[in-house]
Parts: sequence; C-alpha cells; structure tokens
Amino acid sequence: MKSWTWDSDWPAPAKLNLFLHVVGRRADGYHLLQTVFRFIDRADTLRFAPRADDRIVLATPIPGVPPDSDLTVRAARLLQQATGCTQGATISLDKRLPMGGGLGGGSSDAATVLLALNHLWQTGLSRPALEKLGLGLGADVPVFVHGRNTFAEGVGEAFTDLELPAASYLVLHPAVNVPTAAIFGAPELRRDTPPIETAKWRPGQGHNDLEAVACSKFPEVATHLAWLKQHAPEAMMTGSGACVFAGFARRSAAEAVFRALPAGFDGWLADGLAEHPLAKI
Ligand SMILES: C[C@@](CO)(OP(=O)(O)O)[C@H](O)COP(=O)(O)OP(=O)(O)OC[C@H]1O[C@@H](n2ccc(N)nc2=O)[C@H](O)[C@@H]1O
Ligand SMILES: Nc1ncnc2c1ncn2[C@@H]1O[C@H](COP(=O)(O)OP(=O)(O)O)[C@@H](O)[C@H]1O
Repeated sequence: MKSWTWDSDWPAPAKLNLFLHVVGRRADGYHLLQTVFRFIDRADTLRFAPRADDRIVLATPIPGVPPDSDLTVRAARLLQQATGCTQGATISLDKRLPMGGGLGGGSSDAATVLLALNHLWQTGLSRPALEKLGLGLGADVPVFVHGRNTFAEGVGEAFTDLELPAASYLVLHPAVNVPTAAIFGAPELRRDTPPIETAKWRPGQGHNDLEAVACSKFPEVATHLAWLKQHAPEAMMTGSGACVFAGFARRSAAEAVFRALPAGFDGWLADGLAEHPLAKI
C-alpha cells in the first residue's frame, strides 16, 4: 500500500452527481437531497510542508479567493482547533478543477487537507470524526473524506456505499461559475421529488432537479447540455452546474463524441474511480 508523507503529491479528485433529487427542505433552509457521488480521475493536487511555527500559509492563493476564506486554509485551521494541535503547515494547491463547476473542487481540496494533515500531524481523528468536521465547511466535504462512491441522503452526509461499474465520462465545462446558493435559492426550484428506495437505484436512473434552474439562469449550460444530449440522451448536469457530463461503458465511445466537440466548447474525458485515492489512508 502507498505510504503518504510530507513529500507526497496529495490528490483531490472531482466528483460527478450521477443524479440529484431535491426531496425536501430543512427548517434552516438547507435542502434534503438524494444523490449518487462518483469520483473521477481528474483532480487538483496539494502539497504540504511542515513549519517551525503554528501558522497555516497558502503558498498559492487563488485569484479572487482571499486566503483566509480559502477552503484549504479553513480546513487546516478547523483541524488545529478541533484537536488542539500546535503544528503549522504551508499548503500549495495546483488548481485544475474549475470553480463553480459542480465538480466539488473546493470541497475536495478541503477534504484532502483534513485527511492529509490528520495523517501528517498525527492528530488521530477517525474518518467519521473528520466527516463531521468537514460538514462544518460545506455539504459536499464529508463525501470526499468518506472516500467511497456512495448514495447520499440528508444534505449529502448520510451514506450508503455503492460498487459502480467501470465507466468513462465526457465532461463539458461551460465557461461560467455557477453559485450554488443562487440555484438552491431559486423560487422555481422543484423541491418535491418523491424519495426513491436506495437499494433500488441503478446507474442511468434519476435526473438532476437543479438542472432546469441552472439552464435558465446560465444559457451556456443549456447550450452545452443540448449538444451533449444529441450524442448521449442521458447526459446530465453535475451538482448545481456548470459542468454537464455523459457516461459511457467504453472509453472509445466517449472519445468518439469528444472528437465531435464543436469549436468553442471546452471539455475533457475522465474515467470513473472505484474509490477516492485516499480511501485507505
Ligand atoms: C449541489 C451540490 C451537490 O453535490 O454540489 P456542488 O454543485 O456545489 O458541487 C452540493 O449539495 C452543494 O454542496 P456545497 O457546495 O458544499 O454547498 P455549501 O457550501 O454547503 O452550501 C452553499 C449554499 O447552497 C445551499 N444549499 C447547499 C446544500 C444543500 N443541501 N442545500 C442548500 O440549500 C445553501 O444556500 C448554502 O448556503
Ligand atoms: N480551494 C478552493 N477551491 C475552489 N473554490 C474555493 C476554494 N476555497 C474557496 N472556494 C470558493 O468556493 C466556491 C465553490 O467552488 P467549488 O467547490 O470548486 O465549486 P462547486 O461547489 O460548484 O463544485 C468558489 O467559487 C470559491 O469562491
């Protein structure tokens, strides 16, 4: 098994929501979901360096995101607070996943920080304890800590793990940053999809309730989805967008559609992972 050290490149993979139903709303306004999370082999990469002081320093700030609100820095400080740890770290982030893309990039970065520093600082929190801690940073963080492809309920923190068949995905990235809160806050969002029975879900079933809202607010999402649906009718948006995707049992089939991508459309191919690369740390 791989050994993870201060010198390692720490992966923070993207997720796809293979479907996403909004089945209700909590008293605090958060939405109750049913969704399946699948990890894919497209990822941000993080590196960590020990420090002589207790500071958390982000060596590679993202333009437009103040370091103090960056999810990587917030995750590291939260772990310090939760454990009383007095060690610091310098974090470097190689950002590859688009922000506001529905791929969970920021959440995945935060989860990788929790898993990596808990290991490197030897703070000893269990995976369920880290999942709980992560929920305080965002609804999408626990699944990346959890590390298994999974059927999620609640706000996305109650898991029933799944074995998913191998699949390749063509992911299209419309050039817009979709703010998750604006999609969930839209009055026209359907919030009453009847819950499905977890054990009965099969790949290809379900839809994304956030898709209609994102398509009407961001026409680029609608255009990309319409094009992809011509080639793969089951194409869908992931999360609150902006990215849309289609799954294929054979990589060659995904490649054939990718080759037909019109000029001006950004997209890439990815393979589904059997689990998160840090699932066994
Ligand atoms: C929609 C999903 C599906 O996986 O993914 P993304 O599109 O963000 O990748 C997630 O539920 C997003 O999770 P995450 O991006 O962590 O959301 P958070 O930061 O917790 O919440 C941002 C805002 O979205 C709204 N929100 C989020 C999750 C949820 N179940 N109900 C909500 O109403 C709330 O208004 C919240 O203030
Ligand atoms: N390390 C980070 N990477 C990406 N986004 C971050 C990060 N830290 C904070 N954010 C904020 O979180 C927002 C959502 O980003 P992200 O998780 O990548 O998208 P999504 O929720 O659509 O999957 C960004 O627009 C940004 O303002």
